[in-house]
Amino acid sequence: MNRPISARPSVSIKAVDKIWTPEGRTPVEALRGLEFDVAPGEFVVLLGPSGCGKSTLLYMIAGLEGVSGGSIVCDGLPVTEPSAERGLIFQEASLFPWLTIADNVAFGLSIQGVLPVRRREIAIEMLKRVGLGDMLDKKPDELSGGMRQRAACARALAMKPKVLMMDEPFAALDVQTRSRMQDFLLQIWRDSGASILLVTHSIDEAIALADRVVVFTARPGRVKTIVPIDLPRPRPTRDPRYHEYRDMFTELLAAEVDRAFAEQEAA
Ligand SMILES: Nc1ncnc2c1ncn2[C@@H]1O[C@H](COP(=O)(O)OP(=O)(O)OP(=O)(O)O)[C@@H](O)[C@H]1O
Repeated sequence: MNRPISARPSVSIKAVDKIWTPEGRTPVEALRGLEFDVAPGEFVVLLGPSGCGKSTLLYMIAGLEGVSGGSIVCDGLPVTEPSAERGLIFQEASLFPWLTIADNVAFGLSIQGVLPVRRREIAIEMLKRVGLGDMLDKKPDELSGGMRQRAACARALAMKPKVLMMDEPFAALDVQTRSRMQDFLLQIWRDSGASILLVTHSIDEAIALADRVVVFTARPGRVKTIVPIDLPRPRPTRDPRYHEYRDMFTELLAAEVDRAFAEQEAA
């Protein structure tokens, strides 16, 4: 069910351009005039052909990269630097291999100045929430890929982010684990009340998770269309409307992938 849209967006992307200018190489126009809002507590999925600037957008919302034009406003404030209120999770869980899972989760809290005893308490609470309560003192390489990704979620959630960004978080997982992780993510999304922006290449994942799907054009990425998913959760995969969404996204993406290939060939 879609949530009510409140007055102030959680994330507001206003006419955002991004040109990468790598030293000694031709500049790359990654995004052009990108514009959309994310409501508080909304689950937005970003779908688009490879290289259209989806990851670039997440880095900029996270404050790890600046915009070349336009602005990104989170909770009324322009993004100028990273903040604990905006968490970013990558495809491979970026945990410190030498720390236990509990210490990995507690690490970010130490930067926030939380006292050691409280850090441990929060880490235990978060790891229990993601079903890793009996793995506290394991090192990352003792965990499966899905468990590591859940630990990365616990670490991000411990910071109580208002916005959680996920860059193809389940792409490296097998189909069954991926489906479980999607259920798990919907559960922590509901519990945390955070807004989520998730990048995926999977149309089924987009339909399974999103309140709205933002479809990007081929590079330079612009908003091609925004599609609200008007189906109950869990999404009824046998419902004819599910298949209508599927066909629509397949067509939208195919058109952009064709365009990207045609431009590459012409270049
Ligand atoms: N650090 C960087 N320096 C220079 N160019 C970059 C950098 N990061 C990304 N780019 C370029 O910007 C464009 C957009 O890349 P980005 O990774 O954001 O796309 P994407 O939509 O996430 O792609 P994919 O779906 O394949 O992960 C690409 O042409 C890429 O080569």
